Amino acid sequence: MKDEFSLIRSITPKKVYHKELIQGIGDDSAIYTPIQNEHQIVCMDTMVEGVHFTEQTMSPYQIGWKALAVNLSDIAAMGGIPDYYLVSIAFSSVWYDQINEIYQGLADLAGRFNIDLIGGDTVSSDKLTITVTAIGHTFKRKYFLRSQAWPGDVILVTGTLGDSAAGLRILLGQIRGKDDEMERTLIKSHQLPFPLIEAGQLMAQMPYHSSLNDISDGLASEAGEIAEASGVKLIIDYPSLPKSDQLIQLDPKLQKEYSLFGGEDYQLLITAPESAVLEYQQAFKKAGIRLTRIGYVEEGSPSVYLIDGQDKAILSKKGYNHFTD
Ligand SMILES: Nc1ncnc2c1ncn2[C@@H]1O[C@H](COP(=O)(O)OP(=O)(O)OP(=O)(O)O)[C@@H](O)[C@H]1O
Ligand SMILES: Cc1ncc(C[n+]2csc(CCOP(=O)(O)O)c2C)c(N)n1
Ligand SMILES: [Mg+2]
Ligand SMILES: [Mg+2]
Ligand SMILES: [Mg+2]
Repeated sequence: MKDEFSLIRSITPKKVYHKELIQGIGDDSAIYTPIQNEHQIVCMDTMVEGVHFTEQTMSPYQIGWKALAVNLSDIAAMGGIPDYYLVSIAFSSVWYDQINEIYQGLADLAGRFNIDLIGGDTVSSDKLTITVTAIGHTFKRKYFLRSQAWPGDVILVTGTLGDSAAGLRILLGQIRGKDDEMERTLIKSHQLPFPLIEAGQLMAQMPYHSSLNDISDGLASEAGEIAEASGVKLIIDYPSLPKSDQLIQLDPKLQKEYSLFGGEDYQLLITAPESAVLEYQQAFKKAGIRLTRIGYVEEGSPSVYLIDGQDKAILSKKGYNHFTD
């Protein structure tokens, strides 16, 4: 029988990672003892059926995984370590039997970082909507803000750009890859992004200022956020953007569209002083995380410029926007 309370029992984790957790799921609120001398980090992101996924683009397991991944990516973008998460889920009864798979996706990613599901909410609704709140911490003053980019800094980015957008277009039947293997790789980056907690942690262990943003709405948009928050001009060199072996097999126009404006890459956009670059590069290389230099920061009114060969032009803050897309 479909029932709210038995569903909550079925999704309650059997394992607890944090000894500081006094009560997780099962009371009016969760309660835990925060660790002293640390900053707490809290963020929340929502995924909605028809907007962030459809039955065609994501399985229930992947919906769960990605709903947590995008939040852990925001913790990574502060240089933080995730500890706990809460899940609010709204769905109609057609989804009832798939909710456990969604929670399996959540639990599998949570298990990679030893984070506890400590609460949430369950309601009925027409469209499946899943909201995750993630809670984490950083050590004293070891965090990174969008507002910490300074003239003379270098711009770096992790991983490769544009793969998720390409994967989405393949899933929607709008483009085709050269072969199945290529399609599978791009599709996987769309469905199962892996949050770069480790990258943020590596940076937090070093003594340099940096600004950080995770790329949810596209490189152009996230670079614009850093420019605005820091009051600086960002210059990005298009030919140096890191692209996967799969993406470069697509039409160059699509490569450009996806890598600059596509979004959902959940890579980290970093600015750092020149003196930090070598150490960052060495640490990231050791961790197997690709890190590419893509530009620099200049004094000037908040803006982003794109250099592409002989051309240099303002890069509009185009990207994913819920009320214009
Ligand atoms: N409805 C809201 N009420 C209060 N604060 C909000 C609301 N929506 C967003 N914010 C806040 O606005 C800021 C920017 O949010 P935004 O969602 O753009 O960032 P993000 O989560 O990094 O990006 P994305 O959602 O694309 O992954 C954050 O501080 C966020 O907490
Ligand atoms: C079916 C389908 N159509 C379009 C998209 C593209 N999309 C949706 S939200 C978003 C930005 C990140 O979301 P948010 O800003 O809410 O964190 C992007 C690029 C998709 N994922 N699925
Ligand atoms: Mg958000
Ligand atoms: Mg973010
Ligand atoms: Mg967004």
